[in-house]
Amino acid sequence: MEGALTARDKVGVQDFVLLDAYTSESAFVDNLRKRFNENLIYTYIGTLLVSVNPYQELGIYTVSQMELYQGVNFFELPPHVYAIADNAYRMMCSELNNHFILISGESGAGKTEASKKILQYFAVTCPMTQSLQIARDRLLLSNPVLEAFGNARTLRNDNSSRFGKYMDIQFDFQGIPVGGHIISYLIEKSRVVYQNQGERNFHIFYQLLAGGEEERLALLGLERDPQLYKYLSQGHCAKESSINDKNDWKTVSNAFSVIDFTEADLENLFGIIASVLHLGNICFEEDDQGCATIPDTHEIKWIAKLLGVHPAVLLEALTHRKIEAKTEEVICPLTLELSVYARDAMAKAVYGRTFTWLVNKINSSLVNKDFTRKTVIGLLDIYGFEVFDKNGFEQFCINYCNEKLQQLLIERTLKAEQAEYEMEGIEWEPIKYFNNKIICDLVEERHKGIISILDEECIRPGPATDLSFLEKLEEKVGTHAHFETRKLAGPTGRKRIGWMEFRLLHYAGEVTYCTKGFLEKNNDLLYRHLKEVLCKSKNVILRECFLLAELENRRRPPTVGTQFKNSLSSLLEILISKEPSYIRCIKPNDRKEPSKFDDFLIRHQIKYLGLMEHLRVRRAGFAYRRKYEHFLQRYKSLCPDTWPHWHGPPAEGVERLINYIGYKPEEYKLGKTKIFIRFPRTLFATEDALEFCKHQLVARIQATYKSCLGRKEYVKKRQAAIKLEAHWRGALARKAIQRRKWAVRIIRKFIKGFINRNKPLCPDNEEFIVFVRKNYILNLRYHLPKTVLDKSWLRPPGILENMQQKVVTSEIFRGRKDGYTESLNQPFANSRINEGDINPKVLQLISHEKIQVSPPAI
Ligand SMILES: Nc1ncnc2c1ncn2[C@@H]1O[C@H](COP(=O)(O)OP(=O)(O)OP(=O)(O)O)[C@@H](O)[C@H]1O
Repeated sequence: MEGALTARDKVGVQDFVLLDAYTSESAFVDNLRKRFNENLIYTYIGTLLVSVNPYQELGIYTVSQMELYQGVNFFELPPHVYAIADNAYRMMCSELNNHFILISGESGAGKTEASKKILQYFAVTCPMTQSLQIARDRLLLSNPVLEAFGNARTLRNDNSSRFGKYMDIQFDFQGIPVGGHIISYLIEKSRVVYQNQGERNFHIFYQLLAGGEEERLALLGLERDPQLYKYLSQGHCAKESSINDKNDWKTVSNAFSVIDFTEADLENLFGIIASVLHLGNICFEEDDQGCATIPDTHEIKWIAKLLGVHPAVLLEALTHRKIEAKTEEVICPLTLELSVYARDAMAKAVYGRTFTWLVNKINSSLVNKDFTRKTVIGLLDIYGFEVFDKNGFEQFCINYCNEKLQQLLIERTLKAEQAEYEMEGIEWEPIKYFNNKIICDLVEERHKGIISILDEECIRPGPATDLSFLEKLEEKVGTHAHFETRKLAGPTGRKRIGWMEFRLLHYAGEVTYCTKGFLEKNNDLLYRHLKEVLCKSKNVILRECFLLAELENRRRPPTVGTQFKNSLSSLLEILISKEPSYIRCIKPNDRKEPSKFDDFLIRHQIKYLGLMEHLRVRRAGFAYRRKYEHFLQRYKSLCPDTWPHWHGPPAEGVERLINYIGYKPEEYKLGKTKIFIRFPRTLFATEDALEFCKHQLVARIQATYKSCLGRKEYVKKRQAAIKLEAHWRGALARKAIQRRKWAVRIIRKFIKGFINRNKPLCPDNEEFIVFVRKNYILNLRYHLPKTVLDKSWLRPPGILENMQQKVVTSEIFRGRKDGYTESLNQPFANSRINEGDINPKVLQLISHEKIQVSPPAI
């Protein structure tokens, strides 16, 4: 992997902003394809990351990769999800503010995987203390539990999240992850009771049957075979080879123990899961009056046991409905069709609310009260724009959510652009863009928008139907520029709109919705009778989910549409207060195959993810901007003034550099801390120049390296020589010291002997000694020269022993080479030793040379 800030990767551009034809969708797709074919799945649009699902392991999520991106400037390494995570983390730590990363894309595009990679990145790279490891583990393990209850196999994805998820990861002031909080959005409850061909119910049902212990299943009244349950077998793929339910059960069981679920919690939780399966197997029959009955109460008994309700009460609630008259309650029998509806509504409500309970339970285990000052990074993994052949109420909600998020993205991007230009003192050029507020208003405006009209239709007395809702829409918003129906559209020549359909012209394109089921789904009605049963349940979880207060409250609960609108507005409040990062995920093909790039499918996603619009907004001003120091660091070799080092202010260095290269004034602007380059071609020309320069640079570096190596070799040799010499000299010096010691000893011996022998001859004994001491011994003490030591007459003791002492003496005393005893005795018999008697050579050496020896102790 390249380690330098680069504009172009091995293939294509690594930032779409650098595309010359940035308005061309084909150029966009080409760049994406080129990179995808080289397994480069990530590309930037400024700071937004576009990710294409590779459907294969690429080895790009290792710990060493994480370390590579840790603390590195955003643009210095090739695009990666870790760069986004690290950038958000570093900004949060340095500015102590909150961030969020919005991950969107259609089903199977890789959103959940991206959010998991980000979580792992934080788990591995953030500092950690022993006591906080449990908080980190809980954060990581909340994922498999949520996936078990909120994910399912669909035709598009074996592990599709059927809910929107926002997760706050909380950090303390040192950047240690200390806790978290999860909010879930719009779980797809309809899946509990119905699955399309090739699809499955939520994973947890299959996991429990495949992996649950025998005793547990026996207590729940369940069999291992999922085919035996209606709610699990409608898609005809209960057993799916690509999914290992047994193993997944183990993971989930382990996660439960880490995130503080007690055995009692699990008993209640799985009691609910099992009762949903039993509910699905209840069969109704019609009696003579056309009322529903339940001939076989086997399932009813199990449900009653598991939920702690009375079986007869439950049976009545499933086949009858309480209607409140003015003074009393009237119980009416339900038709077979309505009983099936009541049963399914109960299964959906029980599962949906249990899921909410589960999220709350996980939250209470993730909460960390020890830390009051926390900063957060939020991960929003939310469904992208959905456009199918048949689009219903769910697609309407999801696409409305995407309109809102797009509004946020564009506003924040524009604001960020504007803020940057202002901060840098660059002239602001207003950007034209489509403001999708008009569509958001069409959907959400109070009393006027589509959701309000739908709610009105849901509560209206009298026979309201999906068709009457459509007519109301035509009446109330029929003139809106982004709304069409068959009646209103006329012969437009575009794709036909059906009788039950309306079309919205979304920011990303038009979507036709079928109103069939809108009223029922928006109402999500659970008969009061069934609610009463559930409120009185002995199952602790259910009692928390169905509160008696709900029954006492005579006001109608908010509809699904309104609830969704409200939760979306709270989500936007959360997001607006935080700094954004964006990841847009793209699915390369519908067959979950690696290396298959389906142009048509990808163009569709580029459109609905609003990528071209984002690119246009991002490119409206300048294609490229970098801090002066980073720009200089990369291109300094292009100018002799800045190479190899520039010691002045970076801005000045950049100015010299671009003047030398020859940038034209219209090609760039200099801000306070950054250079802004308007056209990609300017940057590419600079890159080409750098490439050209690299050869010379390499040669220069090689030469420097070689001379460095040569010098290193020389220094090494020299040091070895010095060492050798020092060693040799040390040996010599030691020898010399030894010799000096011998010399001192010999001379001392000689003088002692000399004095002793000559004492009797000397008339004035005292004088003689003083003379000897003064003129000879003292000199000898302090100035015994090195050269004297080298003299042959001062030999090591072994040799000296064999020598005549007289020879030695004669060497010291002048002209006494002819024998020791006589000559010594004669001259000293009557006279003192004169200075002239001493060998002048010796005397000279003794008095002038400066090597000192320790004083002889006489
Ligand atoms: N970066 C990746 N590297 C390798 N495989 C990936 C990557 N991203 C996704 N996949 C594969 O694609 C599958 C679908 O991805 P994922 O579940 O993240 O999609 P999604 O966008 O969350 O879909 P949904 O909206 O249905 O939940 C994964 O199970 C995995 O096999």
